[in-house]
Amino acid sequence: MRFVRKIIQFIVDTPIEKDKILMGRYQVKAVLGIGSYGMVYECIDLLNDTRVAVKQLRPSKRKKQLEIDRFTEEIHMLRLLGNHSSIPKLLESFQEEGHWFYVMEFIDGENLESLLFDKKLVFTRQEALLLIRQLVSIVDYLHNHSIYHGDLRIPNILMKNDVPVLIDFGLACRLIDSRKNNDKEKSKQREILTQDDYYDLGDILLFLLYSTYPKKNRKALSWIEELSLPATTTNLLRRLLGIDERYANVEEIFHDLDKAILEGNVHDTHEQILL
Ligand SMILES: Nc1ncnc2c1ncn2[C@@H]1O[C@H](COP(=O)(O)OP(=O)(O)OP(=O)(O)O)[C@@H](O)[C@H]1O
Repeated sequence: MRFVRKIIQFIVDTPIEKDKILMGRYQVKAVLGIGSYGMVYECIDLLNDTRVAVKQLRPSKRKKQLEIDRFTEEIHMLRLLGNHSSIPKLLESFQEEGHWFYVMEFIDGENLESLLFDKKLVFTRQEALLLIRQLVSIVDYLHNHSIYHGDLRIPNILMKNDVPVLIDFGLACRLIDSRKNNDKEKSKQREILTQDDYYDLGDILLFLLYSTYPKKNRKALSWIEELSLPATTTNLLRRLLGIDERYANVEEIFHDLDKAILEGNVHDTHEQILL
């Protein structure tokens, strides 16, 4: 039964054909990605001849209220986040022939996952820490809007001219002030969501740091043994990942990050002299 459902879903979820025009203005040029609940297309906005990205709720989910709610909440969050250079700008949303879409700024960049694994891009420790610093600041912007990304992963970070852009707010969550929850419950929830995003930043940092690690002779060692990092970077990672006392706020992260960036500097120079 599940197999039959999958086949039907596969047929229903065929992407829109190339050159089709949506809303009389967005001409589909390519499929950028097909995720678990959305499909993203590169389109040309015929009104002003610019590239845009159009996300469609998977056709197989378009009648499920829960999925529609999630999709409209994603749109709402992008609208709230508005004008940040590291978040795609929401341009409009619409329904056509019973399908749900939103249009956003097209980010002409490549995601961190393909840069690391296909292009084999290497980040020095300091470059890795500086990139994480940029990401922490974006995440702080989200949290200040009571929005928690919930899915900070290397495929969801597009690099455009060395600047990271955060995409895919499909699993993001917004904490709304409601009378249903009391203050204690709300702050507990806030704490959990914040720590989840901090943990993911630690995980991304590990991916970046491993880019310089030689893959040969890899034994089953922990990242602490494999990477042999300066103490400040290890401390930062241990706290982001919740191995040691978790960070209470973003200022504490910035404090440790800046220390690690400086120590990285001294360490790298020392290594260069030794070479
Ligand atoms: N604004 C954008 N500009 C350019 N490319 C984009 C943009 N948004 C998304 N993409 C591309 O489309 C792909 C799919 O986007 P996204 O992750 O938002 O879709 P999704 O359907 O929610 O995926 P998943 O189900 O995996 O979360 C991305 O990996 C990225 O390559």
